[in-house]
Amino acid sequence: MVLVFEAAFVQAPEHRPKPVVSEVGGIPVIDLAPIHHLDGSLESALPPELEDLVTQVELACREWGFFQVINHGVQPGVVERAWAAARGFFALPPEERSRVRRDEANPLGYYEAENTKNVRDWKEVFDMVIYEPASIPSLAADGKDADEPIQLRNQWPQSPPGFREALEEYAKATEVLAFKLLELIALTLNLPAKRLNGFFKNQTTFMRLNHYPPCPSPDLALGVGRHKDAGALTILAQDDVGGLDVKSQSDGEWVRVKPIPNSFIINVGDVVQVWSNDKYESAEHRVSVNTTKERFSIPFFFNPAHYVMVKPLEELLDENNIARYEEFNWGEFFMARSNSNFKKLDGENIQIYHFKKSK
Ligand SMILES: O=C(O)CCC(=O)C(=O)O
Ligand SMILES: [Fe+2]
Repeated sequence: MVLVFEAAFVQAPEHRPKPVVSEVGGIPVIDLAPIHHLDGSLESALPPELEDLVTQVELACREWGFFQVINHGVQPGVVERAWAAARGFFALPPEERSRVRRDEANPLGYYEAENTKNVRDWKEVFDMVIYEPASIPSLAADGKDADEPIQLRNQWPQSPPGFREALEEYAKATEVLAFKLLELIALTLNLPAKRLNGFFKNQTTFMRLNHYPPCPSPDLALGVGRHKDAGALTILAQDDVGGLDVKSQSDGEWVRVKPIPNSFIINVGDVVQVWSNDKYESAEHRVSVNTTKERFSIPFFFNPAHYVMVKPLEELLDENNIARYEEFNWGEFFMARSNSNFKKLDGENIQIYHFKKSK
């Protein structure tokens, strides 16, 4: 057993999960079929079914920051092969997984000791970038000054067979969906469909395999502690066990996201929150675990290039909607977040509200 329960996993009393979390009236389910009538390009005059889709996405982003999608165009076989790769990898003997373990120099590969907000998560992960090498700023020892970017490469295990191929195939198919969702989001902001695409040239997108083993104390620990995703969009596949809880923006209650076969869960991250100048909020979420069933999930974190300066989009601003954030560099923000997950820090880790302008 790789994870052994100890004090480091125990959440503060106010953050521990309650035994039952509501699934009713949960996040919206959106049928993406209209997108595929359009040869991949979403341009000015929208057919009515697409108008309707844009309205649904806008509402979901405003009310939840989260939604599920069906008819998303990623073939079931591609997703199946990714699940098989994930199951096969986490079934390897611990010594084999450790051969591709992440360290200070390379944040990619296997890791079983991640913290979220300085409390350990009950999970193991495997991280990979979808474009290699990924160029990311390096942090100086004090965690502040970025100098020349470093070039990150994936660490591939020797087994299970076909692991790399399955994940690369999944990444490719999911990236197509990511761009479609990005174009939809642009349309919901009354912008040209491709307005945001340029930020994703030299993207720092990465994909993660999450494995949550059964946990002896699911009342005290979490698979992932409460957090917001830092990037633009997340596309998440979850298996049929369930455990993802989203904080409702209307009443602050935690709501469990019901597993739906052949669907993905989409959420807007901090970058979209800033671009939209708070029209959309990056919702807090967490993962609850249980005593009997292991759970797997695969998030795809769609992230801009490291050099992108993130700030509210000019076209959305006027005297009634003034910029609420100072601009910040995506790569530095991302690395600061990622480092705080790798190692327990003394202080609070960086969040977008640190860039909020004072009123
Ligand atoms: O496993 C899940 O359902 C969500 C994981 C998550 O929120 C994350 O890895 O950022
Ligand atoms: Fe997340």
